[in-house]
Amino acid sequence: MVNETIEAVIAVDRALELSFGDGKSIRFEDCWLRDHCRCSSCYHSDTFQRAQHILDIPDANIVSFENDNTKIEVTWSDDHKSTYSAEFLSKFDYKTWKESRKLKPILWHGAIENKVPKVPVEEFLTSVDGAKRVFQSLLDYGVALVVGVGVSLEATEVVCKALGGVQHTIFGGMWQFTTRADHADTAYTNLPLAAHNDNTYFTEAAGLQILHCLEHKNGTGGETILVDGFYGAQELKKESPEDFEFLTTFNLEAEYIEDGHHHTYSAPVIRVDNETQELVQIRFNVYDRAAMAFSSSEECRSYYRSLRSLAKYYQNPDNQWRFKLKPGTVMIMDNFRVLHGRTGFSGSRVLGGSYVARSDWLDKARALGLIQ
Ligand SMILES: C[N+](C)(C)CCCC[C@H](N)C(=O)O
Ligand SMILES: O=C(O)CCC(=O)C(=O)O
Ligand SMILES: [Fe+2]
Repeated sequence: MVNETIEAVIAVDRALELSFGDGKSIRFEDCWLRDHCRCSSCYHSDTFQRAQHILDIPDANIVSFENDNTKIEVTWSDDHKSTYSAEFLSKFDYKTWKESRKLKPILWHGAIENKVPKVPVEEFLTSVDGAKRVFQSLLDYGVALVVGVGVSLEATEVVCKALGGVQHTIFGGMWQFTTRADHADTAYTNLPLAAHNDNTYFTEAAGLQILHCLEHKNGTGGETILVDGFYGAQELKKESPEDFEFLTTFNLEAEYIEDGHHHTYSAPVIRVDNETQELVQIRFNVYDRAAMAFSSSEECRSYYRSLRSLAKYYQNPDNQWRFKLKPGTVMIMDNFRVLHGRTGFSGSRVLGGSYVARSDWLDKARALGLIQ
Protein backbone atom coordinates (compact mmCIF):
# COMPACT_ATOMS: atom_id res chain seq x y z
CA MET A 1 0.00 0.00 0.00
CA VAL A 2 2.71 2.45 0.99
CA ASN A 3 4.56 2.00 -2.31
CA GLU A 4 1.40 2.50 -4.35
CA THR A 5 1.91 4.62 -7.49
CA ILE A 6 -0.40 5.97 -10.18
CA GLU A 7 0.97 5.02 -13.59
CA ALA A 8 -1.65 6.60 -15.83
CA VAL A 9 -4.83 8.67 -15.68
CA ILE A 10 -7.40 9.00 -18.43
CA ALA A 11 -10.61 11.01 -18.49
CA VAL A 12 -13.69 9.00 -19.49
CA ASP A 13 -17.15 10.64 -19.48
CA ARG A 14 -17.44 12.35 -16.11
CA ALA A 15 -14.83 10.13 -14.46
CA LEU A 16 -11.10 9.51 -14.16
CA GLU A 17 -9.73 6.07 -14.75
CA LEU A 18 -6.51 5.43 -12.88
CA SER A 19 -4.01 2.65 -13.50
CA PHE A 20 -1.90 1.78 -10.49
CA GLY A 21 1.64 0.42 -10.31
CA ASP A 22 0.40 -2.95 -9.04
CA GLY A 23 -1.73 -3.43 -12.17
CA LYS A 24 -5.17 -2.62 -10.83
CA SER A 25 -7.28 0.10 -12.35
CA ILE A 26 -10.01 2.04 -10.59
CA ARG A 27 -12.58 4.43 -12.01
CA PHE A 28 -13.57 7.46 -9.93
CA GLU A 29 -16.70 9.47 -10.80
CA ASP A 30 -16.30 13.25 -10.58
CA CYS A 31 -19.03 13.49 -7.91
CA TRP A 32 -17.05 11.00 -5.78
CA LEU A 33 -13.80 12.88 -6.32
CA ARG A 34 -15.30 16.20 -5.37
CA ASP A 35 -16.96 14.69 -2.28
CA HIS A 36 -13.61 13.17 -1.24
CA CYS A 37 -11.56 16.35 -1.58
CA ARG A 38 -9.42 16.46 1.56
CA CYS A 39 -8.59 20.20 1.53
CA SER A 40 -9.36 22.12 4.72
CA SER A 41 -12.54 23.72 3.35
CA CYS A 42 -13.97 20.33 2.33
CA TYR A 43 -12.74 18.16 5.23
CA HIS A 44 -11.88 18.65 8.89
CA SER A 45 -8.80 16.48 9.14
CA ASP A 46 -8.67 16.96 12.91
CA THR A 47 -12.12 15.40 13.45
CA PHE A 48 -12.17 13.14 10.37
CA GLN A 49 -15.51 14.63 9.29
CA ARG A 50 -16.71 16.20 6.10
CA ALA A 51 -16.98 19.97 6.30
CA GLN A 52 -19.77 20.48 3.79
CA HIS A 53 -23.39 19.45 3.59
CA ILE A 54 -24.01 17.15 0.64
CA LEU A 55 -26.35 19.77 -0.87
CA ASP A 56 -23.54 22.35 -0.81
CA ILE A 57 -21.01 20.26 -2.70
CA PRO A 58 -20.86 21.83 -6.18
CA ASP A 59 -21.71 19.67 -9.16
CA ALA A 60 -18.54 20.86 -10.89
CA ASN A 61 -16.68 19.38 -13.86
CA ILE A 62 -13.06 18.34 -14.01
CA VAL A 63 -11.21 20.89 -16.13
CA SER A 64 -7.73 19.38 -15.90
CA PHE A 65 -5.60 17.00 -13.88
CA GLU A 66 -1.95 16.36 -13.23
CA ASN A 67 -0.35 13.12 -12.13
CA ASP A 68 3.06 12.95 -10.50
CA ASN A 69 2.74 9.20 -9.68
CA THR A 70 2.38 9.65 -5.93
CA LYS A 71 -0.67 11.95 -6.20
CA ILE A 72 -3.04 13.60 -8.64
CA GLU A 73 -4.13 17.19 -8.63
CA VAL A 74 -7.55 18.04 -10.09
CA THR A 75 -8.71 21.51 -11.17
CA TRP A 76 -12.48 22.00 -11.17
CA SER A 77 -14.77 24.23 -13.25
CA ASP A 78 -15.40 26.43 -10.19
CA ASP A 79 -11.58 26.89 -9.82
CA HIS A 80 -11.39 24.65 -6.76
CA LYS A 81 -8.29 22.43 -6.61
CA SER A 82 -8.15 19.00 -5.03
CA THR A 83 -5.19 16.72 -4.33
CA TYR A 84 -5.51 12.98 -3.80
CA SER A 85 -2.64 10.73 -2.79
CA ALA A 86 -2.10 7.43 -4.59
CA GLU A 87 -2.22 5.67 -1.23
CA PHE A 88 -5.67 7.12 -0.45
CA LEU A 89 -7.18 6.36 -3.86
CA SER A 90 -5.76 2.86 -4.07
CA LYS A 91 -7.97 1.76 -1.15
CA PHE A 92 -11.11 2.12 -3.24
CA ASP A 93 -10.79 -0.83 -5.54
CA TYR A 94 -14.28 -2.24 -4.94
CA LYS A 95 -13.37 -5.90 -4.53
CA THR A 96 -10.47 -5.24 -2.15
CA TRP A 97 -12.48 -2.68 -0.23
CA LYS A 98 -15.49 -4.95 0.13
CA GLU A 99 -13.33 -7.92 1.10
CA SER A 100 -11.53 -5.86 3.74
CA ARG A 101 -14.88 -5.16 5.42
CA LYS A 102 -15.72 -8.82 5.82
CA LEU A 103 -15.32 -10.57 9.13
CA LYS A 104 -13.70 -13.97 8.72
CA PRO A 105 -15.20 -16.27 11.34
CA ILE A 106 -13.64 -19.73 11.62
CA LEU A 107 -16.64 -22.03 11.92
CA TRP A 108 -16.35 -24.83 14.46
CA HIS A 109 -18.18 -27.76 15.91
CA GLY A 110 -17.37 -29.93 18.91
CA ALA A 111 -14.84 -29.10 21.62
CA ILE A 112 -12.35 -26.38 20.67
CA GLU A 113 -10.46 -26.05 23.93
CA ASN A 114 -7.16 -26.51 22.10
CA LYS A 115 -7.92 -23.60 19.80
CA VAL A 116 -9.28 -20.97 22.16
CA PRO A 117 -6.36 -19.36 24.01
CA LYS A 118 -6.54 -18.93 27.77
CA VAL A 119 -5.19 -15.41 28.16
CA PRO A 120 -3.91 -14.39 31.61
CA VAL A 121 -5.87 -11.40 32.85
CA GLU A 122 -2.77 -9.24 33.37
CA GLU A 123 -1.74 -9.77 29.75
CA PHE A 124 -5.23 -8.92 28.53
CA LEU A 125 -5.43 -5.75 30.58
CA THR A 126 -1.91 -4.41 30.19
CA SER A 127 -0.48 -5.55 26.86
CA VAL A 128 -1.51 -4.95 23.26
CA ASP A 129 -0.57 -8.51 22.44
CA GLY A 130 -2.78 -9.89 25.22
CA ALA A 131 -5.71 -7.72 24.12
CA LYS A 132 -5.23 -8.82 20.52
CA ARG A 133 -5.32 -12.49 21.48
CA VAL A 134 -8.65 -12.08 23.27
CA PHE A 135 -10.33 -10.07 20.51
CA GLN A 136 -8.89 -12.27 17.76
CA SER A 137 -10.34 -15.30 19.50
CA LEU A 138 -13.74 -13.57 19.62
CA LEU A 139 -13.49 -12.72 15.92
CA ASP A 140 -12.34 -16.22 14.96
CA TYR A 141 -14.39 -18.49 17.22
CA GLY A 142 -16.88 -16.18 18.95
CA VAL A 143 -15.46 -17.34 22.28
CA ALA A 144 -12.60 -16.10 24.46
CA LEU A 145 -11.27 -17.16 27.84
CA VAL A 146 -9.48 -14.90 30.30
CA VAL A 147 -7.84 -16.72 33.21
CA GLY A 148 -6.44 -15.81 36.61
CA VAL A 149 -9.24 -13.33 37.27
CA GLY A 150 -10.01 -12.48 40.89
CA VAL A 151 -13.09 -14.38 42.05
CA SER A 152 -15.34 -11.36 42.55
CA LEU A 153 -17.80 -9.27 40.60
CA GLU A 154 -15.40 -6.30 40.85
CA ALA A 155 -12.54 -8.18 39.20
CA THR A 156 -14.97 -9.41 36.53
CA GLU A 157 -16.10 -5.84 35.90
CA VAL A 158 -12.54 -4.77 35.09
CA VAL A 159 -12.51 -7.41 32.33
CA CYS A 160 -15.97 -6.35 31.05
CA LYS A 161 -14.85 -2.73 30.85
CA ALA A 162 -11.75 -3.68 28.88
CA LEU A 163 -13.94 -5.62 26.44
CA GLY A 164 -15.76 -2.42 25.50
CA GLY A 165 -17.80 -1.41 28.54
CA VAL A 166 -20.75 -2.77 30.49
CA GLN A 167 -24.07 -2.70 28.63
CA HIS A 168 -26.98 -1.88 30.92
CA THR A 169 -30.27 -3.75 30.49
CA ILE A 170 -33.27 -4.60 32.66
CA PHE A 171 -31.00 -7.21 34.29
CA GLY A 172 -28.65 -4.48 35.48
CA GLY A 173 -25.09 -3.59 34.45
CA MET A 174 -22.87 -6.12 36.20
CA TRP A 175 -25.12 -8.94 37.32
CA GLN A 176 -24.64 -11.70 39.80
CA PHE A 177 -27.19 -14.51 39.72
CA THR A 178 -28.05 -17.67 41.56
CA THR A 179 -31.19 -19.75 41.88
CA ARG A 180 -32.85 -16.84 43.67
CA ALA A 181 -35.54 -15.58 41.29
CA ASP A 182 -34.45 -11.92 41.06
CA HIS A 183 -35.98 -11.83 37.58
CA ALA A 184 -38.83 -13.76 36.00
CA ASP A 185 -36.47 -15.92 33.97
CA THR A 186 -35.31 -19.55 34.00
CA ALA A 187 -31.66 -18.40 34.03
CA TYR A 188 -32.38 -17.67 37.72
CA THR A 189 -33.24 -21.32 38.51
CA ASN A 190 -31.28 -24.59 38.49
CA LEU A 191 -33.14 -25.93 35.44
CA PRO A 192 -31.24 -27.03 32.35
CA LEU A 193 -31.11 -24.46 29.55
CA ALA A 194 -30.65 -25.67 25.99
CA ALA A 195 -28.28 -23.65 23.82
CA HIS A 196 -29.71 -20.23 23.00
CA ASN A 197 -28.86 -16.61 22.31
CA ASP A 198 -29.83 -14.01 24.87
CA ASN A 199 -31.99 -10.96 24.27
CA THR A 200 -33.88 -12.16 21.19
CA TYR A 201 -36.64 -9.82 22.43
CA PHE A 202 -34.46 -6.65 22.37
CA THR A 203 -34.15 -4.39 19.34
CA GLU A 204 -30.40 -4.53 20.06
CA ALA A 205 -29.34 -7.88 21.48
CA ALA A 206 -26.19 -7.85 23.59
CA GLY A 207 -23.01 -8.13 21.55
CA LEU A 208 -21.03 -10.12 24.09
CA GLN A 209 -22.09 -12.07 27.11
CA ILE A 210 -19.50 -12.48 29.86
CA LEU A 211 -19.93 -15.24 32.44
CA HIS A 212 -17.75 -15.90 35.46
CA CYS A 213 -18.64 -18.79 37.77
CA LEU A 214 -17.87 -17.31 41.18
CA GLU A 215 -18.94 -20.35 43.15
CA HIS A 216 -20.47 -23.79 42.82
CA LYS A 217 -20.55 -25.77 46.04
CA ASN A 218 -22.45 -28.71 47.51
CA GLY A 219 -23.71 -29.86 44.16
CA THR A 220 -23.12 -31.21 40.69
CA GLY A 221 -24.09 -30.38 37.09
CA GLY A 222 -24.19 -26.83 35.78
CA GLU A 223 -21.93 -27.65 32.83
CA THR A 224 -21.66 -24.96 30.17
CA ILE A 225 -22.77 -25.80 26.62
CA LEU A 226 -21.50 -23.71 23.70
CA VAL A 227 -22.33 -24.19 20.04
CA ASP A 228 -21.37 -22.20 16.96
CA GLY A 229 -24.61 -20.72 15.63
CA PHE A 230 -22.97 -19.97 12.27
CA TYR A 231 -21.89 -23.58 11.81
CA GLY A 232 -25.47 -24.78 12.32
CA ALA A 233 -26.80 -22.15 9.91
CA GLN A 234 -24.23 -23.13 7.29
CA GLU A 235 -25.12 -26.83 7.59
CA LEU A 236 -28.82 -26.00 7.37
CA LYS A 237 -28.21 -24.00 4.20
CA LYS A 238 -26.47 -27.00 2.63
CA GLU A 239 -28.91 -29.66 3.74
CA SER A 240 -32.29 -27.91 3.95
CA PRO A 241 -32.07 -24.79 1.79
CA GLU A 242 -35.79 -24.11 2.08
CA ASP A 243 -35.56 -24.09 5.90
CA PHE A 244 -32.56 -21.77 5.72
CA GLU A 245 -34.46 -19.49 3.37
CA PHE A 246 -37.46 -19.40 5.70
CA LEU A 247 -35.39 -18.57 8.77
CA THR A 248 -33.58 -15.75 6.96
CA THR A 249 -36.82 -14.08 5.85
CA PHE A 250 -39.54 -14.85 8.39
CA ASN A 251 -39.87 -12.36 11.27
CA LEU A 252 -40.07 -14.42 14.42
CA GLU A 253 -41.39 -12.59 17.46
CA ALA A 254 -39.67 -13.02 20.81
CA GLU A 255 -40.72 -11.60 24.16
CA TYR A 256 -39.64 -10.98 27.72
CA ILE A 257 -42.26 -10.29 30.35
CA GLU A 258 -41.90 -9.48 34.02
CA ASP A 259 -43.48 -7.00 36.40
CA GLY A 260 -43.22 -3.55 34.82
CA HIS A 261 -41.50 -4.83 31.66
CA HIS A 262 -42.65 -6.12 28.31
CA HIS A 263 -40.05 -6.42 25.57
CA THR A 264 -40.83 -7.81 22.13
CA TYR A 265 -38.90 -7.87 18.89
CA SER A 266 -39.58 -9.46 15.52
CA ALA A 267 -36.75 -10.39 13.20
CA PRO A 268 -35.39 -13.38 11.28
CA VAL A 269 -33.64 -16.11 13.28
CA ILE A 270 -30.74 -16.05 10.81
CA ARG A 271 -29.67 -12.64 9.59
CA VAL A 272 -27.67 -12.65 6.38
CA ASP A 273 -25.95 -9.74 4.60
CA ASN A 274 -28.17 -9.27 1.55
CA GLU A 275 -25.22 -8.40 -0.69
CA THR A 276 -22.44 -10.76 0.41
CA GLN A 277 -24.62 -13.56 1.87
CA GLU A 278 -22.38 -13.57 4.95
CA LEU A 279 -23.99 -14.71 8.19
CA VAL A 280 -24.48 -11.64 10.38
CA GLN A 281 -26.50 -12.71 13.41
CA ILE A 282 -28.19 -15.72 14.93
CA ARG A 283 -31.21 -15.00 17.09
CA PHE A 284 -32.15 -18.42 18.41
CA ASN A 285 -33.97 -18.95 21.68
CA VAL A 286 -36.73 -21.54 21.78
CA TYR A 287 -37.90 -20.45 25.23
CA ASP A 288 -38.40 -16.76 24.53
CA ARG A 289 -40.54 -17.21 21.41
CA ALA A 290 -43.76 -15.18 21.60
CA ALA A 291 -47.16 -16.66 20.70
CA MET A 292 -47.78 -15.71 17.07
CA ALA A 293 -50.43 -15.67 14.36
CA PHE A 294 -49.50 -16.88 10.86
CA SER A 295 -50.55 -15.67 7.43
CA SER A 296 -51.15 -19.19 6.12
CA SER A 297 -50.99 -22.81 7.16
CA GLU A 298 -47.91 -23.16 4.99
CA GLU A 299 -46.15 -20.39 6.91
CA CYS A 300 -47.14 -21.93 10.23
CA ARG A 301 -45.87 -25.36 9.19
CA SER A 302 -42.63 -23.91 7.76
CA TYR A 303 -42.01 -22.19 11.09
CA TYR A 304 -42.07 -25.46 13.01
CA ARG A 305 -40.26 -27.48 10.37
CA SER A 306 -37.40 -25.00 9.91
CA LEU A 307 -36.89 -24.19 13.58
CA ARG A 308 -36.74 -27.90 14.41
CA SER A 309 -34.27 -28.49 11.60
CA LEU A 310 -31.95 -25.80 12.92
CA ALA A 311 -32.45 -26.89 16.54
CA LYS A 312 -31.19 -30.38 15.60
CA TYR A 313 -27.73 -28.99 14.78
CA TYR A 314 -27.61 -27.01 17.98
CA GLN A 315 -28.82 -29.93 20.12
CA ASN A 316 -26.46 -32.45 18.55
CA PRO A 317 -23.77 -33.14 21.20
CA ASP A 318 -21.19 -33.62 18.39
CA ASN A 319 -21.57 -29.95 17.57
CA GLN A 320 -21.35 -28.75 21.16
CA TRP A 321 -18.46 -27.86 23.36
CA ARG A 322 -19.19 -28.72 26.98
CA PHE A 323 -17.08 -27.85 29.98
CA LYS A 324 -17.36 -26.80 33.56
CA LEU A 325 -16.71 -23.14 34.28
CA LYS A 326 -14.30 -22.66 37.16
CA PRO A 327 -13.86 -19.66 39.44
CA GLY A 328 -11.06 -17.50 38.00
CA THR A 329 -11.90 -18.16 34.34
CA VAL A 330 -13.99 -15.53 32.60
CA MET A 331 -15.83 -16.82 29.55
CA ILE A 332 -16.76 -14.36 26.83
CA MET A 333 -19.01 -15.19 23.91
CA ASP A 334 -20.28 -13.39 20.85
CA ASN A 335 -24.04 -13.36 21.40
CA PHE A 336 -24.61 -12.62 17.70
CA ARG A 337 -23.06 -15.95 16.83
CA VAL A 338 -22.41 -18.46 19.60
CA LEU A 339 -25.26 -20.06 21.54
CA HIS A 340 -24.82 -20.89 25.20
CA GLY A 341 -26.66 -23.15 27.62
CA ARG A 342 -26.08 -25.16 30.78
CA THR A 343 -27.06 -28.49 32.20
CA GLY A 344 -29.30 -28.55 35.27
CA PHE A 345 -27.52 -28.46 38.59
CA SER A 346 -27.77 -28.92 42.32
CA GLY A 347 -26.07 -26.98 45.08
CA SER A 348 -25.23 -23.31 45.31
CA ARG A 349 -24.00 -21.86 42.03
CA VAL A 350 -23.23 -18.15 41.61
CA LEU A 351 -22.46 -16.56 38.27
CA GLY A 352 -21.31 -13.01 37.65
CA GLY A 353 -20.95 -11.13 34.44
CA SER A 354 -22.36 -8.53 32.08
CA TYR A 355 -23.25 -7.80 28.52
CA VAL A 356 -21.16 -5.63 26.16
CA ALA A 357 -22.71 -3.89 23.14
CA ARG A 358 -21.54 -5.18 19.75
CA SER A 359 -20.56 -1.73 18.59
CA ASP A 360 -18.36 -1.33 21.65
CA TRP A 361 -16.38 -4.54 21.34
CA LEU A 362 -15.94 -4.16 17.59
CA ASP A 363 -14.66 -0.66 18.30
CA LYS A 364 -11.94 -2.17 20.51
CA ALA A 365 -11.06 -4.79 17.90
CA ARG A 366 -10.86 -2.09 15.21
CA ALA A 367 -8.71 0.20 17.34
CA LEU A 368 -6.31 -2.75 17.76
CA GLY A 369 -6.14 -3.03 13.96
CA LEU A 370 -7.80 -6.46 13.86
CA ILE A 371 -10.66 -5.38 11.58
CA GLN A 372 -11.42 -2.47 9.27
C1 LIG B 1 -28.87 -13.73 33.82
N1 LIG B 1 -28.71 -12.93 32.65
C2 LIG B 1 -28.82 -11.52 32.96
C3 LIG B 1 -27.40 -13.20 32.11
C4 LIG B 1 -29.55 -13.32 31.56
C5 LIG B 1 -30.97 -13.45 31.73
C6 LIG B 1 -31.64 -13.42 30.36
C7 LIG B 1 -32.28 -14.63 30.02
C8 LIG B 1 -33.25 -14.56 28.88
N2 LIG B 1 -34.09 -15.72 28.86
C9 LIG B 1 -32.50 -14.49 27.58
O1 LIG B 1 -32.16 -15.54 27.07
O2 LIG B 1 -32.25 -13.43 27.07
O1 LIG C 1 -26.19 -20.57 34.06
C1 LIG C 1 -25.53 -20.45 33.04
O2 LIG C 1 -24.45 -21.01 32.88
C2 LIG C 1 -26.02 -19.57 31.91
C3 LIG C 1 -27.39 -19.07 32.09
C4 LIG C 1 -27.83 -18.22 30.92
O3 LIG C 1 -28.23 -18.69 29.90
C5 LIG C 1 -27.69 -16.77 31.02
O4 LIG C 1 -27.32 -16.28 32.07
O5 LIG C 1 -27.93 -16.10 30.02
FE1 LIG D 1 -28.62 -17.11 28.42
